[in-house]
Amino acid sequence: MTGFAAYQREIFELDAAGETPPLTTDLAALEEAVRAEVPADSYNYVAGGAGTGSTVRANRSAFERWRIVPRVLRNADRRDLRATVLGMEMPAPVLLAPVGVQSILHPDAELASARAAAELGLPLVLSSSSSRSIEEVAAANGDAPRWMQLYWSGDREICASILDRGKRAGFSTLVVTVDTWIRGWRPHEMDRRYSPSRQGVDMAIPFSDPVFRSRLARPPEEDPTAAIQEWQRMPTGASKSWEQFAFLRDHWSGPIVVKGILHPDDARRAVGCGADGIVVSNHGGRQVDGAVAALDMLPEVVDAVGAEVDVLFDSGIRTGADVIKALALGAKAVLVGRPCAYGLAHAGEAGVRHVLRSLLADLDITLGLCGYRSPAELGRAALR
Ligand SMILES: Cc1cc2nc3c(=O)[nH]c(=O)nc-3n(C[C@H](O)[C@H](O)[C@H](O)COP(=O)(O)O)c2cc1C
Ligand SMILES: O=C(O)C(=O)c1ccccc1
Repeated sequence: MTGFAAYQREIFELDAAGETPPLTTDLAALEEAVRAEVPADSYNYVAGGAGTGSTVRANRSAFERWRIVPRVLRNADRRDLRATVLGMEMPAPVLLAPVGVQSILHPDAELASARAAAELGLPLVLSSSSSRSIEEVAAANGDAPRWMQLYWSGDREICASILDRGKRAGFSTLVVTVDTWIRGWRPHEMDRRYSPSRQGVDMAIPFSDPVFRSRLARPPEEDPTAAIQEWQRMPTGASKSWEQFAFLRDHWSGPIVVKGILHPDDARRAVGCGADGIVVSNHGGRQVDGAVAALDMLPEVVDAVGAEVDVLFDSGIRTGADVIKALALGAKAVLVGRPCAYGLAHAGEAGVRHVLRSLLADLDITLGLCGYRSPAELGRAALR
């Protein structure tokens, strides 16, 4: 047994002591479990998808179509979940996906996520639309591994300044999200007229940036409206193409991962431009309604570039079995978005910790029950 599976026993012991587990252990049911306790606007913002929600549903049904074929009596009692991603060893092949504006869920926001991630040693991917600054999150994360996501907007000087701050604050890896250069058509946000961005909640990073601040007549603390307008006036990824990727390569010395790839040709293009990794993702179904399930494109992308770079996956991961399926189809690691957000909303750092420990314990136990001792042993033969 590895350390992770022990959470199962701990939960029974909590129960025996008359304490209920902090939150359901069924991470696929978390959304319903927290619904009543999260403000309706925040809940809708997190749970929602683009359009009719068809891509959100497709992500989950793609996992349903693949089944694991367990193997037995294979000495899988001692397991090792460690994985090496982009040359870095991680305790398990799981990362916290970049999720912006966490202060709408809990006052501790990204600091709570950073502390929970650090406790487990799992890399946090800080959203560039965070409600806390790069430096504050780094301090909360201590010496744990951390990656930084970039919405590659703004002008070059500000972009370079943000990258430089990330490097100095100990973020090892840059994740460039390419599927959200404008917001998708999201009726559940529009119909409620709910937009944290319009209130500047997602602007902690630019507002604390010296180059951005030098452009303002008055600092954001004195005139937030003007600062918000100035940030939103910046050119967005609408004017970007692969040619401009060289700018990021020039300004970031560590590994670069391109997030939001579905087509194998785009994966090849990213690798041709110098990307060190790919995240196969449809942004959790939040951008293109009717988009293909991310899981359904994973094998093609792995066939296209998996020999050259590490392919990661997100969009719909809820259980240990889901992680196993993504790894068996060739992902080196997975990112988890909404479940961590719900844990945060429920109980801050303790809630995120519960979600991650539950996922890792489920992964550990299920992997063993399927006859595997490590993620590296998984391949397509594990599935039907
Ligand atoms: C509330 C919310 C905010 C998000 N913010 C970002 C972001 O700032 N940057 C980014 O690259 N992805 C963002 N994402 C997408 C996630 O990183 C991830 O791709 C997605 O949530 C994975 O799907 P899942 O929620 O089914 O796990 C966000 C997702 C949610 C739910
Ligand atoms: O909502 C999202 O999916 C997202 O990526 C985002 C972008 C900007 C601010 C907050 C979240």
